[in-house]
Amino acid sequence: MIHAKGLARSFQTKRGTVEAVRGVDFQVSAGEIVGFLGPNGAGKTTTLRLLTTLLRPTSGTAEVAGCNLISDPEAVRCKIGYVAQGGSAAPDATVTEELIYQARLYRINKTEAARRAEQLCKELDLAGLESRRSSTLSGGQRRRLDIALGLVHSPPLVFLDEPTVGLDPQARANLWDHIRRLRDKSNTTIFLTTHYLDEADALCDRILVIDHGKIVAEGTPEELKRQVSGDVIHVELSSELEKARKICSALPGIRKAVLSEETLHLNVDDGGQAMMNVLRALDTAQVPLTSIQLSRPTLDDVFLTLTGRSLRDDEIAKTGK
Ligand SMILES: Nc1ncnc2c1ncn2[C@@H]1O[C@H](COP(=O)(O)OP(=O)(O)OP(=O)(O)O)[C@@H](O)[C@H]1O
Repeated sequence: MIHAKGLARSFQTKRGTVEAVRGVDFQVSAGEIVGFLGPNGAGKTTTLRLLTTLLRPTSGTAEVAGCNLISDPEAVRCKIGYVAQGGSAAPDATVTEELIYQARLYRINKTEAARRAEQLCKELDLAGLESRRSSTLSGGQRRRLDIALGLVHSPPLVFLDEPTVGLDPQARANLWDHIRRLRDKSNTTIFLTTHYLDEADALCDRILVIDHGKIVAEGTPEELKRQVSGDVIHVELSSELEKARKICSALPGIRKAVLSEETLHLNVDDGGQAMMNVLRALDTAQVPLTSIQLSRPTLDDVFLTLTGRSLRDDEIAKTGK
């Protein structure tokens, strides 16, 4: 459904050239839900804008839903749905009006547009809200309407840019159900960006990780977690963070020590043994610790190992939670 070949995009700025996307190659098969993850500024939105024809690549190309991005961008546009962050609200229009208007933009006739609006309201749990102004919808309802708007022309491929950002946990889980159903029912391919690792873990068949404009890893959530072999120790500290990092890095059996906020993440061979060594060493050096926890690697640990940054930090910076 997507074949990206050497896709690159740079921007000229006053401070020089910014290489936002540096030649990415990847494939997405029909019916897959693929998550596109990366720290802030990694190149996610730029890649999404390239694939949806909103930006022209500096070099490289892609086949998107069977159409060539460079030679036939119009055809690509007809075949895809794009749900941007924040949506495309016309606050005074009702839910049905917005859907019909969007369908008419795709030259769908009036009768069919009304039928499609009704069907999408049913499918996305918007039934009963058809005559509500979209400005009065809750966050979750608004995001479901945004997704419905991206689906009016029944595209085989849909791009979702951070679909659940700002939603409460219940509304997020509800939206995941809708996204899964969409794939299961009509085999729609879904390519989404997200800052939530639990979302990528629970929803995506496959994950692409981008950093500094390059794909640095890809695989199923389980495959990625297996890349961080061994155990992970999280040491929470209130002070002397760098001192603790240096001490732990020098201990036997510790493969990597990365600081993120007030937590020291340690990749270790043998969790039990390493835990004893860490406790002893920090105690001897009189570094106070708040808590220590041994666990199997999570996607956030994969992220830290690959990029040296926690996606959680970005999430906090973005949502303030
Ligand atoms: N129009 C532009 N002009 C100049 N630089 C740009 C432009 N658009 C993006 N960039 C730069 O390209 C890089 C990648 O940006 P992009 O928005 O694709 O990242 P992102 O992974 O989507 O980040 P975020 O998670 O913060 O949205 C960044 O360094 C950004 O500043």
